[in-house]
Amino acid sequence: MRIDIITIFPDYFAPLELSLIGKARAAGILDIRLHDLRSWTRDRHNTVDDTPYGGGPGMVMKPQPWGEALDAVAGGAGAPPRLVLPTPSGTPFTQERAKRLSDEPWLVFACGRYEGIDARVVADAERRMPVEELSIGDYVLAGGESATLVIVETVSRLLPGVLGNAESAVQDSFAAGAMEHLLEGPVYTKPAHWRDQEVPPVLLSGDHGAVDRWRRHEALRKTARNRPELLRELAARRLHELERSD
Ligand SMILES: Nc1ncccc1[N+](=O)[O-]
Repeated sequence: MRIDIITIFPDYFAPLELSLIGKARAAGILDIRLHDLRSWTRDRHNTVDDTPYGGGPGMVMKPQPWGEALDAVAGGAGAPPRLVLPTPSGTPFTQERAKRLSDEPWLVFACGRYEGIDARVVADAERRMPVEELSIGDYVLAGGESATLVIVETVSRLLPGVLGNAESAVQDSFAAGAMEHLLEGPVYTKPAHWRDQEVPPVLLSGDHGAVDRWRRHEALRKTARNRPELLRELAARRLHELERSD
């Protein structure tokens, strides 16, 4: 997968040199390219923002640098990339959406700062490529860079060869399949006894059926405590399946 990131803070993405993603880049699984938006400004001060039409607080990112940056980065011949625009006003970013994005051959991330990017940039981009405005949560970050790191990490770890043990991608919270959208319960490793606490004996029993039942029970408990609405969705899904099978 190729990933291009357009930002006024390229250094923000130093973490993408590290760990799993750094290794995937070195192995050629991921091709991540950073672009400084200011390279496409034309004035002495490399201005990327201006006051909003209609008044109001803050600054809006100008269309001209973005238009030219997207022309340069995403305008080549061949199939266009999918443009991902992290914004608090986007649709919720979820594991399912990450799975879909991980099937894309090429993603371009536009990191907005200030009060956002002039709306004509998205309208202009939509003429040439699919555009996805995504939100990682209902809070306001200073810009799209942190959200881009979150999305890139979530999507990249789903790519074949990025995770050492593909199994662990399945057991994660929210991963479809094994624990069907339940939160992951408690996990333990050696030593079996630590600071007067014992590892739950079932995990040492070697009885895989009992271990799976225990894990599911703990996942249900955790989900009921931290995310009760997920249990309601699970119950509704199960009811729907039962009614369909009647
Ligand atoms: N929450 C956000 N705040 C600022 C920029 C982007 C954001 N997001 O969720 O993608």
